[in-house]
Amino acid sequence: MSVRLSGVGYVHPNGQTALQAVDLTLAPGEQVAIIGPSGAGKTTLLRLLATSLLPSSGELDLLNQRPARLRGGALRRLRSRIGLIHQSPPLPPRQRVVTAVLAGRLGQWSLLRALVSLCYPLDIPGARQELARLDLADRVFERCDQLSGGQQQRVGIARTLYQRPDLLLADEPVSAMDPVLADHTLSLLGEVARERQLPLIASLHAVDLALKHFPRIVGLRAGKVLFDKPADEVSEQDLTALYANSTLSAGTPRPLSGDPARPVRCL
Ligand SMILES: Nc1ncnc2c1ncn2[C@@H]1O[C@H](COP(=O)(O)OP(=O)(O)OP(=O)(O)O)[C@@H](O)[C@H]1O
Repeated sequence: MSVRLSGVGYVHPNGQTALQAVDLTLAPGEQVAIIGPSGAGKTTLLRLLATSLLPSSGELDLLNQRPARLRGGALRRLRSRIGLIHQSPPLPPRQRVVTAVLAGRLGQWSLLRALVSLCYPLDIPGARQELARLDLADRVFERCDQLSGGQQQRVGIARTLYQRPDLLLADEPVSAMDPVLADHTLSLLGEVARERQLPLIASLHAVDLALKHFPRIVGLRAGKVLFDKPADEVSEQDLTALYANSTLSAGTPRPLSGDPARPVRCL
């Protein structure tokens, strides 16, 4: 299995419980969307999968390794095989787009090669190829702070694809994009994951995009898995239960209209 969480819990240092007894298994090439209300634990789950956090309880196996047992170089090698697409990619403002994309492989290069690449981009064609897939081939030498939020998000995606990870994670990867670009970008991520047989796990607030682009949907609420099922079996009842909000006075709008028990289909 590429990813296996068994009874995983996480408590933040301030005592806030973010995840409780989460079980999740992904085979190579499997694509899963994580959906759920604000504060459900989606980002915390992705940070555990990216090994920037370690579980407070339970067991987490990634790419046949257990991060909690790794230290130093072994942990760095595992991290270099995991690609995380951030909602707001950490791009140094004055850095050129080409350098930002090539930084995707810094963890795999020798220190000397990494330092040289920061000053003199060593693989401009490689960076241009990933940017072209995201319709940004003409921005290779622009500064990151001269791009829009959606363009910066696509540079972050190009960087993660250039990294050539064995596990692809994405935290709200299209939140700053217009609907057409968001649709195109999620199609691209799905294609890349299929071509390279990568497991892909993405958190999304846009339920319609999740249902359209991902064959499997995990609904997370208050740190627990409420459902884990094929996209074409997710019903409006599932979504209403997932997003129910007792504190909003206007009541909870149903995310999509129609028969509550009927599976929700996206065209
Ligand atoms: N650094 C932190 N320190 C303490 N508590 C945190 C921290 N980050 C998140 N939390 C808490 O953990 C819980 C899960 O947060 P998380 O960010 O994982 O949710 P989310 O589903 O990604 O939310 P959103 O959709 O709003 O981004 C929340 O209760 C949140 O307040």
